[in-house]
Amino acid sequence: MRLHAQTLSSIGSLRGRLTLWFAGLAVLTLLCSGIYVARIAIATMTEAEGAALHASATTAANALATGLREREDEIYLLSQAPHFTKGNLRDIEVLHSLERRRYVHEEYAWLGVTNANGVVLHATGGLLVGQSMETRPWFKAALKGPYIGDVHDAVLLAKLLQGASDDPLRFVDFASPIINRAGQTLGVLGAHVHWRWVTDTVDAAVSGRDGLRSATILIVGRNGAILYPQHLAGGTLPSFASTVGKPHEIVRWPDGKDYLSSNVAVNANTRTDLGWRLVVRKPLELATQPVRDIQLKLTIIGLMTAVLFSFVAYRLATTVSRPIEQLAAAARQVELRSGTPDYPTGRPMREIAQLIHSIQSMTQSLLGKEHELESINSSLEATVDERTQALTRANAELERLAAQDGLTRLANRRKFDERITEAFLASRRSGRNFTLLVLDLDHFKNINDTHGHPVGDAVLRTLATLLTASVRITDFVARYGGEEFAILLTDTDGLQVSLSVAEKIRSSVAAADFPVVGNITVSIGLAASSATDEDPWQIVSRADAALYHAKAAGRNRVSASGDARPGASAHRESPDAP
Ligand SMILES: Nc1nc2c(ncn2[C@@H]2O[C@H](COP(=O)(O)OP(=O)(O)OP(=O)(O)O)[C@@H](O)[C@H]2O)c(=O)[nH]1
Repeated sequence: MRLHAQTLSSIGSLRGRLTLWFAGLAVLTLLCSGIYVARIAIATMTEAEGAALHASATTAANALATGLREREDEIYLLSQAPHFTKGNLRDIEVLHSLERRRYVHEEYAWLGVTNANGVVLHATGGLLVGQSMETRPWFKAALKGPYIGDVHDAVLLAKLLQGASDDPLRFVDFASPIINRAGQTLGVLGAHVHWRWVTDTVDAAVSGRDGLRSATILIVGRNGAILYPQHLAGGTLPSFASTVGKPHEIVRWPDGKDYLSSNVAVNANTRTDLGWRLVVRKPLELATQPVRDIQLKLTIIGLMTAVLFSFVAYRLATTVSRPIEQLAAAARQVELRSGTPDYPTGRPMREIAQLIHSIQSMTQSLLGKEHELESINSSLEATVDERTQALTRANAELERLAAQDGLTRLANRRKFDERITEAFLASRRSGRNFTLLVLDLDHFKNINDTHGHPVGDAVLRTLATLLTASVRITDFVARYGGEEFAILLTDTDGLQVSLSVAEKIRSSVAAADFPVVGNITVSIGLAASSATDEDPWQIVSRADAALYHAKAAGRNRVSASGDARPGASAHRESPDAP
């Protein structure tokens, strides 16, 4: 799997691609040129082989034509010899003449002379003497003139001449009329020539020819029937595309194989045209065998060259790709910010050197811009931090101001509302009560009127300080509005304790010496939380009512709401009230 991945990755690399391209191109070029050369070689070879076959066929055809013409002339001249034409065909000289011919030319199987009625008068070996040839084609044809009969199996002589060979005895007939000076036909001179003479003539004409190794020479009759060789005899010549002007061609024979074949007519110019043809054929695969041998060698050489090309291509690709790979690694180093990038050294190609130079410049410019950006970023972060802190401070101040009374620095009414709500909810959860004191300056209007508002303000500030100092740190003091203050006493166990605290406050105020105005007094309304309260405002309402009661009772006193229920009016004043 890992190997597979490595192979894929190396194919995907520039080096791999270049190697593949070079090697592929080499293989393709060699393949194309190999195929082209092979085609030309096959065509040339076929042409040369075909020409050799044609030359052999022509030579054989010419030799056969010459032989046939000589035999025809020989028989004709003999039939015109004086001892034949003088009138006495029974003359013993006639027989001697026949015997001499046969002795000199072994191809003659039989020579004989008939009278005008076809009865054999003389014959070599005395064969068939006295028998009638009246119905034999050669006799009938020769009455009209010199004649050559096509090859045929021996009929009358078959038994008389059959030798050791099993091959059927076959003859070609030659015959010529014997005509005296008066133009009278005296008889016929006939000769049976062994078919073997014909085939030997053909074979002898082409024997020893280099181009004919593995080739077969055939004699074909007028009707296309194969006459020779014996193992093909009886078969039919396949159709040639053209028998004229085309010395050779590739023909599919009845055995299903392709043969390079040459088909030549035997132009004997004899009085009887036998219409024979000579065909020489050679299996195509044997004809082109040398080319295929060369093709195999070319393929092996091509493959070896392709391997060599691939190696050279790999080396070339490595030379080209190495600086690019190093450059890619350097770019990766820049990307990952892993130290100083290692740029390719040495003497790379001009274009690659330019690329390296450009990437170096780009990297420097990029890193410079990045540093610039980083410093801008960090100063921006510092500014944002600073602003955030200022904002936080401003928010805190705003928060404080929103919850603080500007004059006395005590919690304001809004803050008071929050705290009494919290105290109310906590009391509900814990079941522990808290107490609310509502405190109002007595006759404050007079102070303002007599000493002016600034003095009134100073009184309010002093009172605030006094109130804060008079309660526990866990208690809560707020300016409720105007000259009215509210105090929340947490975890109060009973009304009595709360009343004592309120009384202590009241007496502290009454005993204090305020600047300019001297003594002042306050009235205090007190209400304790109750489990029956539905909201904190019910407690405020009871404390207000108690304050009203304290004012009404003469001021400078503490009045407590004894009943939390709405509509209840029972109030208790503190026992220390003046
Ligand atoms: N200087 C000053 N005066 C304030 C401030 N807030 C309210 N006052 C004054 O407090 C006075 C309250 O007057 P009143 O409501 O008549 O009450 P009082 O004069 O204290 O009379 P009783 O409460 O009935 O004893 C008014 O004159 C307001 O102007 C403040 O912040 N500063």
